[in-house]
Amino acid sequence: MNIFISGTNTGVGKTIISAWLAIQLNAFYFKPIQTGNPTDTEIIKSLSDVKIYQEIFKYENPLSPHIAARIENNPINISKIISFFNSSILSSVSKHTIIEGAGGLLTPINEELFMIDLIDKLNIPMILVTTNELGAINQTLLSLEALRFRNINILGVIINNISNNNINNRDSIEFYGKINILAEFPYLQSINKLELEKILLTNNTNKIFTAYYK
Ligand SMILES: Nc1ncnc2c1ncn2[C@@H]1O[C@H](COP(=O)(O)OP(=O)(O)OP(=O)(O)O)[C@@H](O)[C@H]1O
Ligand SMILES: C[C@H](N)[C@H](N)CCCCCC(=O)O
Ligand SMILES: [Mg+2]
Repeated sequence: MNIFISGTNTGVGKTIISAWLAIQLNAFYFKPIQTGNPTDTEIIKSLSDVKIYQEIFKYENPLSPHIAARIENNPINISKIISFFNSSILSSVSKHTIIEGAGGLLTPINEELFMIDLIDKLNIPMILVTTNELGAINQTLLSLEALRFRNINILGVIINNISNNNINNRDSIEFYGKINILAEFPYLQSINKLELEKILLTNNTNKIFTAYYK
């Protein structure tokens, strides 16, 4: 099963959640578009032994992909990602691949396309990562609207307690978003392979994969 991990914003924990899912599912990891250093791929390598596909577009500038591509004179051609996906990932024997986006859904890729269009063209289901921060209810509901407008298959939302605060957005996101909360991921004092291995997949997350194999 190939799953796209996107988020309500940059810095919400897409990479940490991707590392966790890849470890628990023994999945491959793929970050097609990377800006800035350290790269998410390097972070995944430091947190796990999962197999990794090389980025297709990688930029030094820690900026929006459309700007980093312009500055570094390497425009993003989405068909390069799609053909790599179809030739390598779709035909791979691996059970699962976790594909992480850059930034949020309407983060621009070039003058025509956004990150959400990459999900649409890859035609794979996605998981939306949000947080337990003030403001995340609005960001999550807006992201869900954008995804539903394009009929993208949303497997559910993972709420990442990135700030270790006592705000809990679960009930509001579930009620107003009419969406499956797959997991509430805890704040981690230290982030390493052992800590990620200890956090087992929730029933709601497991259900996705058992349903897939029916
Ligand atoms: N559950 C958590 N507990 C503690 N720290 C966290 C947690 N989730 C994420 N972080 C920290 O928050 C920061 C952002 O996380 P991460 O890099 O996963 O975000 P991202 O959405 O992948 O960002 P980008 O858009 O750059 O890919 C990192 O420093 C990460 O270690
Ligand atoms: C540099 C950062 N860590 C991410 N790789 C890219 C975030 C781009 C966000 C663009 C935007 O939507 O404002
Ligand atoms: Mg990331």
